[in-house]
Amino acid sequence: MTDHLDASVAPRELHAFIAALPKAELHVHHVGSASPRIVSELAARHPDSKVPTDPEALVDYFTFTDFAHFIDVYLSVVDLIRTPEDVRLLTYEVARELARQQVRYAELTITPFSSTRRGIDERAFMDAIEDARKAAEAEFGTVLRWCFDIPGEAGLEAAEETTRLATDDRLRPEGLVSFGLGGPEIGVPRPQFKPYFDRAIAAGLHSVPHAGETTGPETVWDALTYLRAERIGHGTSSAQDPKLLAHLAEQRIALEVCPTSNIATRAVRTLGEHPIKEFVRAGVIVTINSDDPPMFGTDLDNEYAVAARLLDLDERGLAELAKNAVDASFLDVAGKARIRDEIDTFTTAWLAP
Ligand SMILES: O=C(O)c1cccc(C(=O)CC[C@H]2O[C@@H](n3cnc4c(=O)[nH]cnc43)[C@H](O)[C@@H]2O)c1
Ligand SMILES: [Zn+2]
Repeated sequence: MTDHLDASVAPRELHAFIAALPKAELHVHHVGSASPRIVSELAARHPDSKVPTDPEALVDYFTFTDFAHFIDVYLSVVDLIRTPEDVRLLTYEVARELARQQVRYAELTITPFSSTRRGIDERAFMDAIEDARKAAEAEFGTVLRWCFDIPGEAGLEAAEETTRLATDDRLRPEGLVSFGLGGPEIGVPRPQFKPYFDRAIAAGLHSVPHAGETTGPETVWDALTYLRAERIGHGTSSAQDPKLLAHLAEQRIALEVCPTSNIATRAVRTLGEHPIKEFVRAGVIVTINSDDPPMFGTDLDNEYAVAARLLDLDERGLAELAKNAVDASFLDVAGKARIRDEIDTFTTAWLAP
């Protein structure tokens, strides 16, 4: 990643603090979290795929010319996940990586339509993610919850299928807490998804669509108006609309900010031009997230280091950011209090003379 605002410039002690800080991650994609090792292993298993088998070649493969190119590459990795065992392994390994970064709680965005349409049995798919979730919690202590997202560009068939999988009591996994909308935004108007979000919300799910990542603030308004968004995935272009910023701040609708992702997909030109500072200045709740970490050459720790530089934060400021994610999460009150306390205790101990 080339940018004059290099996260590695953050002082070494701040990196150590971030690495040990208990955190929550609210915007991270399942397939987009597949490590280079897993991707190359799966690619070797499926020689018909164009995905490189050499982990080093993946760095070039994961260099994107624009958002559409990113989605093409993303789908080539989706194509590698063909069996329930692939799904289980991927989910378990994602949890291991989150635990390594002291992530206590994560809401992982999963696109079940992409797997069921490729022939994975829906029951086996749900069992695989739930099995990995329970194993990860028992073994790593990291609590995982699911957000099922509609791949919007795949149309209303995908919306119907995703809603069915998310609301059918016989299928719906225990860990499911929210409902999303991902993929390209250009040419995919948000209002058409209102009936599907209405059904998901009626079934008790929280609304967390991507919006304003690759289109203007009107898409964020649409997500709020039609999809009743409780948080916004990215929301980057909100900065262009002061009324929208004021509304997000007043309604306490948090943005799931993923700085490195925005550079990697070329949604934002440089980190120096990222609007995160404007969000904070406007009083909008900002959470820090990694999106598709190995594809973007990042991880959550690095995103916190980037945020520290962009927002000029010290340890206490970083701890507040981490607590923003806990507060904006769909954890219950006791769960939020537990992680908040852990963050405070850790920070106080770290800063003690
Ligand atoms: O699975 C299919 O067959 C399919 C057919 C047509 C279109 C799609 C998609 O558009 C899938 C998009 C996929 O991308 C995921 N994702 C990951 N990172 C991001 C992001 O930063 N912004 C938006 N979407 C993202 C998303 O979860 C979808 O699953 C699929
Ligand atoms: Zn995303």
